[in-house]
Amino acid sequence: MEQTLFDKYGGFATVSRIVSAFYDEVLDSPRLSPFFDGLDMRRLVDHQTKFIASLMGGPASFSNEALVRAHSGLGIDSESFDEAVKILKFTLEDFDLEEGDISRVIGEVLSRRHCIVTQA
Ligand code: HEM
Repeated sequence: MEQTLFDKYGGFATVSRIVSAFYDEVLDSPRLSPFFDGLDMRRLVDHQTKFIASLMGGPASFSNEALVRAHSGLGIDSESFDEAVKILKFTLEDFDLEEGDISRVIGEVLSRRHCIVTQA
């Protein structure tokens, strides 16, 4: 059986480090950080870790419905989404994922744009 990206890059230990680094950058972004004011970031990192792990073929599941539920009412526009995706891509590069593997993960995220963006 083909090895999943999740196993290839070290499982939850790596994914949770990736997600922490991702949020550090998100909170440094003037465009994105206001959305996260007053949120319990530990819970968010936990959920986001499950989400990224599931995209990488790991033993976690995260439905599109849950993504829609989390983002509905936030009024996220395309620029904010694109900025978050860019930050995620840089973060994956920092963690030395191979280029083809980064493209796969980013492709999975891009295919869920409609779950997250609710404003033109
Ligand atoms: C790269 C695209 C994105 C992905 C993959 C993503 C993924 C997620 C996930 C998995 C959660 C946790 C859901 C849950 O708690 O059940 C979440 C929550 C959240 N996301 Fe995103 N997100 C993205 C883009 C954005 C953007 C662009 C913003 C704002 C500018 C944003 C704002 C939030 C907020 C505020 C929450 C917390 C909602 C709450 O707990 O009330 N997300 N996101």
